[in-house]
Amino acid sequence: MKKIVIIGANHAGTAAINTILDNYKDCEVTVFDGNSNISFLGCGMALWIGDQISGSDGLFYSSKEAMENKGAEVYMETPVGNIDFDKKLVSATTKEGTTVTKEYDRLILATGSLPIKPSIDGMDLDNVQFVKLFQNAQEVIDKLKVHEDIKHVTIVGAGYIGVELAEAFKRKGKEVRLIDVANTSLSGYYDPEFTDLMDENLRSHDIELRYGETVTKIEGNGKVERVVTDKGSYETEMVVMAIGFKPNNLLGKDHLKLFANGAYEVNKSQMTSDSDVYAIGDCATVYDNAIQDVNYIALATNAVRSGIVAAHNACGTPLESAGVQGSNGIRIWNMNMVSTGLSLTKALKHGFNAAATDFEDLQKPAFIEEDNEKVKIRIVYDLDTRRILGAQLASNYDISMGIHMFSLAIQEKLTIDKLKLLDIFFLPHFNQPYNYITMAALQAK
Ligand SMILES: Cc1cc2nc3c(=O)[nH]c(=O)nc-3n(C[C@H](O)[C@H](O)[C@H](O)COP(=O)(O)OP(=O)(O)OC[C@H]3O[C@@H](n4cnc5c(N)ncnc54)[C@H](O)[C@@H]3O)c2cc1C
Ligand SMILES: NC(=O)c1ccc[n+]([C@@H]2O[C@H](COP(=O)([O-])OP(=O)(O)OC[C@H]3O[C@@H](n4cnc5c(N)ncnc54)[C@H](O)[C@@H]3O)[C@@H](O)[C@H]2O)c1
Repeated sequence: MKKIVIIGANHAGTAAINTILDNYKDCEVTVFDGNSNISFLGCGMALWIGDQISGSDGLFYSSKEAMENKGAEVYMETPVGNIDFDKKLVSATTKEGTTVTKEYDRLILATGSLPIKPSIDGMDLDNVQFVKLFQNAQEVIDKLKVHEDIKHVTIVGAGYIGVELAEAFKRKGKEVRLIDVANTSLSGYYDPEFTDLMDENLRSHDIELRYGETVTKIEGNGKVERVVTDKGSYETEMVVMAIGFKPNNLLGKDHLKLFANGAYEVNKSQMTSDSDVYAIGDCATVYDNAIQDVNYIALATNAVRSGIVAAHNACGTPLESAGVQGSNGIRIWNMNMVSTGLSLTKALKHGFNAAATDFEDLQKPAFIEEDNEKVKIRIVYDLDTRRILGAQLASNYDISMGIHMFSLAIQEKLTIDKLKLLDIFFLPHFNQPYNYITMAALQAK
């Protein structure tokens, strides 16, 4: 029996565990997780806080029991404290204080990421919240229920989590302020032509936007009373920190090769610099097809795919990841935005001789008078190689499926010219004969 130990049983770990248990009967699987729950979908946190779903039950898709039923030995609330990589031993302490030591043939690290905590004064005040775990969301919801005096919430970080939570707190009837060091929301994913639309959307729902400001301290008397930035001081009763994640590399940082931000560097088989150790999900790097190099992109989708790849390799079936494009999407009130690959801003920063081609039109012919919304598209490409580097779409219409084609285009190194005469079907219920993808591609220089 091959002994496989998996540390971390959230999205990446769960995908690896299920892949092994479903496909390889000759493996002995031991799982450790420091938390009390498995597979919490953080993407549902804003929906839960904003009362758009009835509760948190549907936000889990696996459990200790489900894994045990398939044959795994699962230790919950049992953080691994040490790995002896030479002797191939993992040691963890259970909630009751017992030490469990397990030997492995192959180890899969799925320890995820931790929220970035700025070192500023006031972080330990009451009502300074982080939003990563199920327990974090539960705490926010409980506080809003119990403390009716929390009328104003300040969110630091206008990335994906911050923007989604701004809507959620507004739906809860709170006054909301969003602070970011960047000059727009979602600056890591979209160009200003798109983020301007989102910011207009946020402003029109009375979200106070404070961009280009850095929080220097949080003040209060036991609990939060105000946030102070390099440009002003603002009264508030709750501060939510959402300024990104850092890879959780505590267990392997002194043994394994690390990427610039500390993530475990892996090859396309998810193998680390130690050939018996794999790393998956938010604690590991990805191969980014847009820049054609190793990168760090923390997404649940990457976590799941990397878990499947590592599981097969750890069990002896060679399988390589196709790489990723960082495809992502967001819906705030009725506005949908999706992107993949590089924005023009990012492409230029990466040194590409990049250009963008834009088009805006109705989704369907103008004679369709109902359920027909404007769509804005940008395709980013390399003027030297003609390779498609990224795409962005925005609309009140659900254009989410459109981005997958661009994801594949980037993965397969397609040129912008190949898109120009692509066979795209037409039916007035869906789109236009001169549809915006064709039109944007035809206009490329
Ligand atoms: C609010 C929010 C919304 C999000 N929305 C989306 C979305 O819409 N789409 C999307 O693609 N992504 C989204 N993400 C990102 C996504 O949740 C992460 O990319 C994903 O959780 C990564 O999964 P993971 O299993 O690699 O790591 P994690 O989810 O971080 O899990 C790591 C696990 O390892 C365990 N662990 C860590 N150290 C130890 C140890 N020493 N011993 C034992 N166990 C340990 C932890 O307890 C945890 O269970 C969101 C994240 C948040 C917080
Ligand atoms: N819809 C989705 O796909 C979705 C939803 C939520 C989260 N996620 C993923 O989860 C991860 C974490 O999300 P996130 O929103 O925390 O990260 P993020 O990278 O999306 O956003 C972080 C934001 O914080 C800002 N920032 C950084 N340091 C700051 C500081 N000191 N003060 C003020 N602002 C600061 C950045 O400019 C950025 O806008 C990301 O990888 C994200 O893609 C995805």
